[in-house]
Amino acid sequence: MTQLLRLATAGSVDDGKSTLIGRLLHDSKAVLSDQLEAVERASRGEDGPDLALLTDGLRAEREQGITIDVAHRYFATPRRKFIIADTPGHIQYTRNMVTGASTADLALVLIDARKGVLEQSRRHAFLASLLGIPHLVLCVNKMDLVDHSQQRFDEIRAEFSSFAMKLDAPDLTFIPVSALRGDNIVHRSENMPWYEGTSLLHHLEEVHVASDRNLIDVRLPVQYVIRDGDFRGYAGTVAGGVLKPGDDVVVLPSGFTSGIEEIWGPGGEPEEEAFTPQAVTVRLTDDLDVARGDLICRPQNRPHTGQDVDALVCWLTEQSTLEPGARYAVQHTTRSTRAQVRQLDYRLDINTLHRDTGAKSLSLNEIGRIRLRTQQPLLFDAYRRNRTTGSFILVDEDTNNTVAAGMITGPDVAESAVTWVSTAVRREQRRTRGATVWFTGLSGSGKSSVAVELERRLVAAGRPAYLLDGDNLRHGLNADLGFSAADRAENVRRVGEVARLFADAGTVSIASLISPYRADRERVRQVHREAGLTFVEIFVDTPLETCEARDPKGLYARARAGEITGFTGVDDAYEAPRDPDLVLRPDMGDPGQMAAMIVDLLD
Ligand SMILES: Nc1ncnc2c1ncn2[C@@H]1O[C@H](COP(=O)(O)OS(=O)(=O)O)[C@@H](OP(=O)(O)O)[C@H]1O
Ligand SMILES: Nc1ncnc2c1ncn2[C@@H]1O[C@H](COP(=O)(O)OP(=O)(O)O)[C@@H](O)[C@H]1O
Repeated sequence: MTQLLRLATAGSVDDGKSTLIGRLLHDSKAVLSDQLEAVERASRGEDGPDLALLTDGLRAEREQGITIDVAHRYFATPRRKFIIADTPGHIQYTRNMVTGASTADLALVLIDARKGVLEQSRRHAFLASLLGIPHLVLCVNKMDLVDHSQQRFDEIRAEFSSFAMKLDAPDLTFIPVSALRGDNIVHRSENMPWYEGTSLLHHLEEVHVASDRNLIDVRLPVQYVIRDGDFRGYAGTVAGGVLKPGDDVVVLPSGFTSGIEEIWGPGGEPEEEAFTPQAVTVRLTDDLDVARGDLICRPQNRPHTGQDVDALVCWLTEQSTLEPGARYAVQHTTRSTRAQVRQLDYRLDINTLHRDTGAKSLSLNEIGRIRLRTQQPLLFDAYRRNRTTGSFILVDEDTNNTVAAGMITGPDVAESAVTWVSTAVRREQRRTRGATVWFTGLSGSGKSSVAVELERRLVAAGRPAYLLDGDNLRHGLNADLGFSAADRAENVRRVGEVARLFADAGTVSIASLISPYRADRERVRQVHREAGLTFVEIFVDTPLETCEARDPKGLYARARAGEITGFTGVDDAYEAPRDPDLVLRPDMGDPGQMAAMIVDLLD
């Protein structure tokens, strides 16, 4: 099945955005269609529901009286279909990006290689992160005008990366390009042999977006109730999770439980399962009173229900400003109600990320955090968790114009008595899965060499990884420890705890310690098991003779000479693992090959 990638582009005319898009379309010989209907026809049965969702979304916006200055273009390569939301770089960028890019999988930001990182580049990246767009590609354009200089590219990358650290930065990729000349757009450029990455198109075709979808929390906001004789079906677009016939469900807000009897796809065909963002109709096993605006979910996994929400809003109109006390109609999923802005907590300066807590109002393009009280309870998730059930729009009831787009940060804690614990980030909400890879073996066995290679490879593949090297940690965290049995046990315990935290945070922690005692290592494994985290023990089984012959630090010689006592393998024990996940022996290859085996193991 060809997957659809929605991408949003941002940049000003001068950055060469139109040239870039033109080049992408032209060089890829992509099938281009300006008419949505044509694409819909072409993709029926594949990504039909996706496109239906998109058109629905646009229609809703139009009905709300928003004129979106966003051009949508559709193209396809044999590997993927693409929808580009081209948001212009002029003054209404914020509004356009918020309305045009909120469903994007990937945002493309252009930087002119001569000008470097401008305020605008930062603004766009910030908006992309605010909108929860999971992938960000920085195209450093006009490389031909800076002599294809690697140094210039590296400078820009370093500057941007340090800014991006302040963001909830999505997956960042930098590509040096010349849109005008076609360098690195569709084909790898021969003018920049130093660049080891892929071309822009190749990246767009390959970037992994399926796992960005929330397949955990089942959310089906009911859009229509279909009645036909005895038949009663509930139609809507799946906003999260996977639904299957036979699943227990609960309908909110009534709280009645039932089961899924049948699921139909958009063309009336029965479905074995449905997931976001498919448009489906479901029939329940019981005859319940379900209405538009209700939500179907699993009994054990419900959204927040409440009238008080905290949200970041972007103000979208010149006609008025947002002020505390004002009342609006709020549209949230398939539900409409009224709401009052109770408080403006701060206005966010999107250039500096400074929060102005003294702000009294928000005007066009401004973003701020508000507290909202709704007349009817909303059934919502935080936007970070679910971009559908976590967003809403505010409509001015006099003009019927959309005045704000909102992203829910969570329930208003002060008002709703819901504690933070319940909204705290759970592991499955993080973009990456962590794990711990634990190397054990004699000094000089090759632990660090393989660990360094492993870290390099994982990071290059876009997987967060961090090397916890015994030697290095003994300079800081464990500077107070020596090599007695008790100190080694404490050394291993501390590093084990740190590794667990990194793994919990979504990083692959790579621990490289002699860790000579079995019981100490087992405790670390246990700590991971209790936390539900993957723990992989790698035994670097290099014979003592080989380690001693290598003796990179001259420590074996000193131990033999009696200058060091209690040296592992000489006069202190090394207890080999009984059941390691992988054993590495010197004849199995160089550190790079060994690291590759571990990558396979992790996959
Ligand atoms: N007595 C004694 N025994 C073993 N190793 C010694 C000793 N004294 C110093 N060193 C150096 O310390 C490094 C081992 O540190 P670790 O933190 O990995 O050791 S342990 O797991 O706590 O035993 C080890 O580094 P590697 O060669 O990288 O393993 C040695 O360089
Ligand atoms: N797979 C391997 N094949 C051959 N030599 C290796 C291999 N792995 C490591 N070495 C060499 O062994 C020495 C010690 O490796 P190092 O990674 O520092 O070990 P440790 O971390 O276990 O103390 C280094 O000089 C390194 O070049």
